[in-house]
Amino acid sequence: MAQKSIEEILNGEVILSAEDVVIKFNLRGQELTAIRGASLDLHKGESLAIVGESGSGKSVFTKSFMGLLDANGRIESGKIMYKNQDMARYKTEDDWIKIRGKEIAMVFQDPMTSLNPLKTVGKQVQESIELHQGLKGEEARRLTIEILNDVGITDPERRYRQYPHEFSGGMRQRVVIAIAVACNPNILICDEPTTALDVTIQAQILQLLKNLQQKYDLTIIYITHDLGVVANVADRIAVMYAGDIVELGTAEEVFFDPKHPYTWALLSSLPQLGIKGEPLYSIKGTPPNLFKEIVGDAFAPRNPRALKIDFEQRPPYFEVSPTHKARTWLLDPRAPKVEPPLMIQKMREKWGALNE
Ligand SMILES: Nc1ncnc2c1ncn2[C@@H]1O[C@H](COP(=O)(O)OP(=O)(O)OP(=O)(O)O)[C@@H](O)[C@H]1O
Repeated sequence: MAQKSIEEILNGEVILSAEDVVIKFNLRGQELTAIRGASLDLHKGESLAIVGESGSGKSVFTKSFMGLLDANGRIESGKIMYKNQDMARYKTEDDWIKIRGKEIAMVFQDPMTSLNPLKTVGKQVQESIELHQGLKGEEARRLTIEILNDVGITDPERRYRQYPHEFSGGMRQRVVIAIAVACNPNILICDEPTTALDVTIQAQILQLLKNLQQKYDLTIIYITHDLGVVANVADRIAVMYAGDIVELGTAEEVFFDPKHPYTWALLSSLPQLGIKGEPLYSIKGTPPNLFKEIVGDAFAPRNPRALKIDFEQRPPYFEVSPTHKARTWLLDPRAPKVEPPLMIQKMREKWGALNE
């Protein structure tokens, strides 16, 4: 299958659509709003990265696509449309059983928490095939070996009979990916899939996911706090801050023409782009208290370029291009012209030099 261009993907089918999703948690009698009206259209066949600092809501938002919110959490309002059904209205485990794994699967950061230490690796992949693809016995075993091979596990016949502790960290993550793929899902959510791995292995796992996406016709969501990790694999990037998507665009747009001051800050703190000998840029201040109502642009108190209105009214989305939008008053035609930091202006040169 020939690889589709980003234009073709964005003109194609929307496979999942989240609209104005609000998610709250009850914590010791108090209410915390983790997701504050986030919207996202996921296009079939794309790789979308959701980036943002710890606590910005990346995991909570995507877990709500699978009914995996903790028991003290709930979707307060909004829609999550998948195959003409609003999953935000699902109430019972029976509803979610039809979705989880089969339609939407997830790969977590630490493979050991997803694997059963007492069962052979082959058995765990095979169970997934038997449950979701209805195959049995020798047929299921054959497909297991094929999938183990597809995820880059050499000598799969022998490895089939081994236990998770006999695998390295990177190989275990391949097994977890094999289990997810064995369910034959449409959407694969990868939550920091490479954070626990060293840099070379990280790159291999990302390349593997890219290859599997083609072969298994997957739509992939990558969740990461590190923009640098997904630069080469994501078609689009959604930047999350304090429970909302503040900027969304193609990877090229977000890297080379970012508009939200939070995106500028995230990009400026990329270690790859630091200047030798100078301390790495770090975003000053702390994210807002989610127990309190947020007025205006949630990033304003940490934004040295904030305008008065940023403290008063939540910005709407301003369209930068048909594929690029950002929630910042800086894009309002009445706003004074504010240039991004010099580092951001020089991003293209710097990134080019790095990838030469
Ligand atoms: N069960 C829960 N009870 C209360 N608050 C929660 C619960 N789960 C998540 N939260 C809060 O929701 C917010 C968003 O958390 P989330 O895990 O989605 O962030 P994240 O961007 O994925 O961060 P990380 O990269 O650290 O996982 C955080 O403030 C978090 O403390």
